[in-house]
Amino acid sequence: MDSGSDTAHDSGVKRLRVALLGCGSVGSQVARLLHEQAGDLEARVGAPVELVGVAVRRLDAPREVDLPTELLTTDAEALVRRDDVDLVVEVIGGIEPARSLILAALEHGASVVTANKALLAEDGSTLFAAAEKADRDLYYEAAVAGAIPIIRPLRESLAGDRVTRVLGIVNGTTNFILDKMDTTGAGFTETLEEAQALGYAEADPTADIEGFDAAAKAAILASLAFHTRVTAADVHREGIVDISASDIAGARDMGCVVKLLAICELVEGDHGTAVSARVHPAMIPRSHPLASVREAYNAVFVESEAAGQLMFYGPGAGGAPTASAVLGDLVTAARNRLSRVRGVGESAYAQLPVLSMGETTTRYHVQIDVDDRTGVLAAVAQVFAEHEVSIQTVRQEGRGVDAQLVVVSHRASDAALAATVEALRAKEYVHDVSSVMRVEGESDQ
Ligand SMILES: NC(=O)c1ccc[n+]([C@@H]2O[C@H](COP(=O)([O-])OP(=O)(O)OC[C@H]3O[C@@H](n4cnc5c(N)ncnc54)[C@H](O)[C@@H]3O)[C@@H](O)[C@H]2O)c1
Ligand SMILES: N[C@@H](CCO)C(=O)O
Ligand code: NA
Repeated sequence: MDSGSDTAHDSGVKRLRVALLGCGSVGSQVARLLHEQAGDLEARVGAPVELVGVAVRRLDAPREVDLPTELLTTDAEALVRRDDVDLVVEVIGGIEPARSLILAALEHGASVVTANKALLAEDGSTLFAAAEKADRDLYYEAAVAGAIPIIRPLRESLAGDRVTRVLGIVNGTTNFILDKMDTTGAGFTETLEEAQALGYAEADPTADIEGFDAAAKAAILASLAFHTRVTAADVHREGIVDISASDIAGARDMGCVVKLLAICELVEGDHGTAVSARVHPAMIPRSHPLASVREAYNAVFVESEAAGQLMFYGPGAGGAPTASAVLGDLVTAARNRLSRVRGVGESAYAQLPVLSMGETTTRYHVQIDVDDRTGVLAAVAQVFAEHEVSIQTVRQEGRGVDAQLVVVSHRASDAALAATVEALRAKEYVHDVSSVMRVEGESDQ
């Protein structure tokens, strides 16, 4: 291994040396692209970009890419501390050892590119502070919505605008499941099994179907969009495990589709500006641009004061698409090293409070099974009124001895709606509140 003096640590920079941490789905594609596109990368960066080491867990593990054995090491700690490493790509995932490795890389003068949404959403501030102190870049386009450029547009292209809302379909696995449930009428469990058989959902799909993956991405998007600090713990999270075929059918009757949305909003209230960040299933009208996002695709819909509505769409996962985003960051970080500059760091100056879910307002679609007798509709309406939840529409379907009421509310707080549902459940004329779903993406909010 050549460890000559012509690295970016020295004055006469001639090449950029990359250490890759992790060689799984994403890492193997990063290694492949670095090799296959070496000529173009050199032309675009202005110097060769060379892979000088790859940290793996097992030297003899089967890999999607052929790598010279002398590049492989199981000692990631030693690799990030090497003096001849200018850029470190972290695609191991998880909190530790990824965090310690990124911090060590920055301390030793490397710029870092990571795809690690879980780490950024849990402890991004520690990483950004370390990057600031080391005067190095920390880039993470791959962490949200894979190949789709969304981090850079929020951080740079929209830096002069005021973003007010970000609505994202940022988890491919859950979008695939909900889309299949919508098109086939099947239930959640059988659709999850199909997603697993096709390789979309992991053997342990918890992070996807319980909304943890989307919540980490929501934290990152809200922080960037509103120039504040939002962590995964600040994000209200509900997954899709309780979504039934009847919820999907109810949405269809309303001209809507159910999506797992990451919703980040700037909220103007009596006490000033705050942020709402949440992940939950919601109905959106079939006419909304996000409704047309099918299968495992992702999309992020951004609303800002001057630009209006923007939509970013594409593959949100997969080794090669995610590696594309990593390489884009790598090229920028490499150019910055050559020019001896640093890109934009964390922008969290606004320091906005994050609203609790109870304080968040939206519209609701509520299905209530009731006795089919005189006065019940009026009594149900009264319960909504007592909790200051205003009804926009109500539809009744007789079903023999009982009836189903479908109520759509105007915007109300989550706390008021929860209290309404609790009160309804206690009424002797209510058999069941069979579905409660939030409604998003309509102009009458
Ligand atoms: N796969 C995707 O579609 C996708 C999309 C966006 C972001 N990401 C993110 O990219 C990162 C990597 O994801 P992946 O899908 O490639 O995961 P993966 O499990 O396929 O790869 C991770 C690799 O890291 C290796 N590893 C674990 N600990 C290590 C250590 N201490 N030293 C060296 N290697 C170690 C594992 O053996 C594995 O090969 C994660 O942060 C993930 O959230 C993945
Ligand atoms: N499991 C994630 C991968 C991308 O982060 C998804 O399904 O979208
Ligand atoms: Na992205």
